Amino acid sequence: MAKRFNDNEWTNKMRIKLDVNNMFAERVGPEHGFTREEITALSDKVEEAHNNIKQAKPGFMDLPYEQTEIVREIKEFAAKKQGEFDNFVVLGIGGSALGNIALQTALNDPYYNYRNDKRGGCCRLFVPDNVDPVRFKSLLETLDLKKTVFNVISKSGGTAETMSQYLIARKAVAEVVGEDKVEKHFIATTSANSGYLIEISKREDFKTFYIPDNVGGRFSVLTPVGLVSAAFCGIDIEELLAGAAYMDKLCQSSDLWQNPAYLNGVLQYMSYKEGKPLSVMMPYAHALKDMADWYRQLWAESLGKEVDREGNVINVGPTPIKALGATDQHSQVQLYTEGPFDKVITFLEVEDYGVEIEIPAVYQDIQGVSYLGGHTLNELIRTEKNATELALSKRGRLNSTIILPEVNEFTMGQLIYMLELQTALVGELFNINAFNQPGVELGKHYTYGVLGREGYDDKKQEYDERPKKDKDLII
Ligand SMILES: O=P(O)(O)OC[C@H]1O[C@](O)(CO)[C@@H](O)[C@@H]1O
Repeated sequence: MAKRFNDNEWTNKMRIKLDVNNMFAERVGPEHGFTREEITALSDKVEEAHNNIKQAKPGFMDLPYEQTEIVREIKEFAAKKQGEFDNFVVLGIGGSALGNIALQTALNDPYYNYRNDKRGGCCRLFVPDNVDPVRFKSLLETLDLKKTVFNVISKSGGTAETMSQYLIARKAVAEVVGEDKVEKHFIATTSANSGYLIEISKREDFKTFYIPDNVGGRFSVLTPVGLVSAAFCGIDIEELLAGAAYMDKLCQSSDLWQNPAYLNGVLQYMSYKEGKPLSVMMPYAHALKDMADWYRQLWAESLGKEVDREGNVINVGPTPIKALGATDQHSQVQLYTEGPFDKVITFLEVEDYGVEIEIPAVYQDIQGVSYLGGHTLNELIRTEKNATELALSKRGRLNSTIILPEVNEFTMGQLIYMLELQTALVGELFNINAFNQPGVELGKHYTYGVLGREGYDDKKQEYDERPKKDKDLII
């Protein structure tokens, strides 16, 4: 059967779009918005950034094209396991978890039965993404471990949270299925060349998938990190990658006016430079709620940096904030509309939700309620988004919208790729390394020191000698 992404008409219909009208001075006022000329003035910088990106070619840019073999392997593996398992658990954290969750919420949420019926995946997905003891214990006690497969995901192969989850899960599984069958219940997804997880997976004879060395955790959702769980849950991983490839095609130009990832990136960069360090992502679709969470890591770890490429201390980085429409209209929008002019908002909008619900027309004599009758929830959420956008713009608040024709694998692939490329571009504009995360290390090292990992004794000492808590300051 021909894949939908091979159908040009469908593909064009499913193109995601970027609306930047409300970033312009004429909409939000000259003190806050930008003119075309001001934006165009960054063209040379963007051209240079574009050339740098092309030259460095970060690993995520190859993913839409270079995974034919791996996709085949994942699909075959998932098909072979069909019927064997009911539950698929991802053991991982950060970039090894958030993409799985985002895809799941978007494409496979248990709420969306009407949609899942059409997908044929065998498993429900669970991603604890933490080491909270209550949640993890509940998970292991709730699931039928005989019908559960775990994907242990760690690029570095040694993250304390992930390895602890694995050690606990392995013990629990062994107790239920017996030592000799443990191997069937675990998959490892890690770097082929380094870390302890690869060593363990060889020793245990686990099925193993690899994360390319040049793809960092937060850019890895379109590697086996996200693809294996997706395939087990019935998500069409080829269409995800086709969506990413399509967006790559849309982002070939170095002209920022022709390239959605660059245009959005430039506007985010300019907003930051103009005193708006807070960057809110606000989807108006529950399905995209966890995309904002995934994006938060992508944006924060990539762009929050102490030094530029020359080693100058610049302490740069926009702070990403997640919100959800319409829910957060009743929690955050007061602040966004009247608080400090320190934010730029990216809305995610969905044109076709796939279902429509009419609001019943009752209580005709109570006008304050009866006006809703005959409208749909779809109209309501769309109107709320437009109204919030208008209210923000009227108050001089910068905002743009990424429009998804519908939430499906193809549009999700586009969105993921666009945001990744946008991140790479903004990293270039800040002249920083967007692909490392040195700032996360110190806290980890104290933990290692305290828990007795070899080589971190000095960190234990530093931890033990930390300033004592002043009791007067605990009230
Ligand atoms: O996949 P790993 O190596 O276990 O890392 C998990 C996460 O930890 C970090 O290294 C630091 O938080 C993230 O960049 C990464 O996504």
